Amino acid sequence: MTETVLQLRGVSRVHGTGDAATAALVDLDLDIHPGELVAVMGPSGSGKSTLLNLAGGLDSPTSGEVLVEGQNLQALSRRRLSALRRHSIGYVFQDFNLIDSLTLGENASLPLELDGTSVRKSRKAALQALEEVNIGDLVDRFPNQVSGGQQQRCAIARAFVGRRRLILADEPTGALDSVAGEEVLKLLRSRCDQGAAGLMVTHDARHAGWADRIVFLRDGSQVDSSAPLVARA
Ligand SMILES: Nc1ncnc2c1ncn2[C@@H]1O[C@H](COP(=O)(O)OP(=O)(O)OP(=O)(O)O)[C@@H](O)[C@H]1O
Repeated sequence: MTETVLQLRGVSRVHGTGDAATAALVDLDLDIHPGELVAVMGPSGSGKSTLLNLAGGLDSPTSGEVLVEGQNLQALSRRRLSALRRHSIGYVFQDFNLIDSLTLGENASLPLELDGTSVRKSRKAALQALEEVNIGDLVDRFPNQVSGGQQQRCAIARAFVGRRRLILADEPTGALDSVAGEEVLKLLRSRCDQGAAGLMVTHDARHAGWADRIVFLRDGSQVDSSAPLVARA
């Protein structure tokens, strides 16, 4: 059987203590397999960002377990957790988070260079990733020299570079017009079709239509799960 890329088992997260304690996530179970793109929807404060942060090892559960490629994140040392995050997990944010003083090629190669891969090999992999998102010709441009849609494609190339199997996306189309947004969703879909697992927060039901499943959260609990309601474009 193919390994589950992301598993949450009975995961709860309480932020704060005493009177200020907020249950952001309550006893959540979730499995994402290779090839699957899962959308997370829910009202503001329902726990979507908390879920992404836990899945990416940026935050720890108060109880329960988070496993990425079979490894329990809570059981890893800080150093091994950082290494697993760099090797296995790619992040895409609403506001791109590119470094303005680096070219698109340098931005996309950064995760590999930080991980000790030679500059030459990292740049080659970055160019491949930029080509995968159809902006290979912009490798030497700086972020302020390209459009918002092209910046987000570079951020996606940075998330894909190397062999990351878990792609986490927080409103990846939020800052884009609908055409550029659709392109971003196509790229995420295509990476998952090639065997990655994706978890994407979105407020837009049409965008969730690109997912295999939608998880609906309310007050930190999963209230429903469904196949997409809207056909893909
Ligand atoms: N660091 C924190 N300290 C205290 N409370 C927090 C913290 N982070 C989140 N919360 C609370 O946890 C709950 C879930 O927040 P979360 O950001 O995960 O929701 P969300 O669904 O992503 O919301 P939004 O759509 O507004 O981004 C909210 O009640 C929020 O106020």
